[in-house]
Amino acid sequence: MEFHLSSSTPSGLKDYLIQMLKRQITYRKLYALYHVSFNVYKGEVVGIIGTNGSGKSTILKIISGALKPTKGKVYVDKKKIQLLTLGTGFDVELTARENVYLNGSIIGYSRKFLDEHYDEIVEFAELQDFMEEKVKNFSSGMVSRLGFSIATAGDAAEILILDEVLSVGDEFFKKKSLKRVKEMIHGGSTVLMVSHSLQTILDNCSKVVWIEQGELRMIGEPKTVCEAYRSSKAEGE
Ligand SMILES: Nc1ncnc2c1ncn2[C@@H]1O[C@H](COP(=O)(O)OP(=O)(O)OP(=O)(O)O)[C@@H](O)[C@H]1O
Repeated sequence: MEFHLSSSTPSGLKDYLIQMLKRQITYRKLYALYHVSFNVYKGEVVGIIGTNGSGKSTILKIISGALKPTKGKVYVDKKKIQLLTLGTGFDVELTARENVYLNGSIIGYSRKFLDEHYDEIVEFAELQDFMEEKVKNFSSGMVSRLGFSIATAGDAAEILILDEVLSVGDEFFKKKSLKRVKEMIHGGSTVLMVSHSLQTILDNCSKVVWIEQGELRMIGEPKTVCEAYRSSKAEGE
């Protein structure tokens, strides 16, 4: 997966357009993923680990179809996928109620589904008294609680993709959300999850993929891969 990063720093959209028309914008290539290949079998719970910027979210986005790879192929039935990621698709100028519908429709829920699950979403997020407030007045914890609650409404799909959804809100909400995710994970879905918590990976996964700087470092049994990852970090690699 190749990204093109702009090397110039325009002061705004107008400046950007002027620089673009004058062909003053230069780009550098960034290989976010390079020659990464692995299989996920039905019923497996696969954890993806790696340091910040190693390419974990990019893999999940490619698999779920949110990003098209510049090279390579993903063989998956996209209709069966549910991608759970937090914080995308919120408009802070809208109320929490409006964001349930906005964010929900971006995730792929129908209006009917959201009408039917609205109360349950609000109740789980414990935001009953705040739904007519603009989201810009919410704390970050409140935003992620709402995001988590929307993302996990309804039944889990056959293929579940979780991007760091296990560290949401305060201690109490964390416990509650972990319980819900565990039910989803162990309810028979095939799961791909990214987490920085090795304990969460060890507790839940049957296989682990370690990505470092866009390349596949190791794949295999959780304990072996997590230990290798830990010791590489301890050695200050
Ligand atoms: N849309 C994009 N445009 C340009 N570069 C991107 C884009 N998305 C990701 N990148 C870059 O690709 C690399 C991998 O990013 P990615 O978000 O996949 O990492 P990650 O392993 O999920 O990181 P983290 O643990 O911090 O969440 C990073 O260098 C990032 O800056």
